[in-house]
Amino acid sequence: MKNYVSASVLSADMLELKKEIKKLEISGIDMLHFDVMDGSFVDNITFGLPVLQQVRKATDMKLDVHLMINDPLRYASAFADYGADMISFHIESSSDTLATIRKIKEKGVKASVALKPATSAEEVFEFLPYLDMVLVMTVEPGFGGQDFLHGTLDKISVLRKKINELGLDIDIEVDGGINAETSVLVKRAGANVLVSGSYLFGAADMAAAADIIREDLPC
Ligand SMILES: O=C(CO)[C@H](O)[C@H](O)COP(=O)(O)O
Repeated sequence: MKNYVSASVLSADMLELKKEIKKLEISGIDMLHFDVMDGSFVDNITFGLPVLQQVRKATDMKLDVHLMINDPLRYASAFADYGADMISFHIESSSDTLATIRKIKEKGVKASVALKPATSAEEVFEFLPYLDMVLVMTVEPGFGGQDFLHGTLDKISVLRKKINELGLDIDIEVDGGINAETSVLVKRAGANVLVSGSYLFGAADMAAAADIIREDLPC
């Protein structure tokens, strides 16, 4: 499968967001990862619909929205209308999972279910035929700059094996603590969409850093 890099704007300079987005574009970043946190599902509050609307106006990049909110079913249509190309929501949220997937897909947007580190791969199996992507959190959701949780690697392998067994074409996205070292581990386990915040935005050469985490593993 082709690998993609999705840059988490949680690590961007928000007062210079337009410039930061241009930097992502010229660095060849594949997608912009937009982390929405409601201060209830996770212990942090970030940004929401009005910011997404402005970001949509500023770029043609794919917008990869990650909803860390209690009731994604209530807001999924709005995030689609405001410009999301794909929406991930948490299976641990209070919304009905299948109804939320349907709500996203009826808007013509790619649907993805996200799993916290403690949630097993098996929880998402019944939904795989309806999904475009599964997001495996490789840190506890809520904050950028955390250390990668190695215990999540088995979950990625189990998921990729199941997706292959079912003959489905589903991306596995990973989010949290992705850098030059951990990107190798997650790709080996079966992930192909790599979210990175602090590593990419902290790099002296963002394009080179993105190439490192995107590159195919040697056969
Ligand atoms: O969703 C997130 C936290 O909930 C962030 O996207 C994620 O942590 C990426 O940041 P970093 O690469 O700095 O770990």
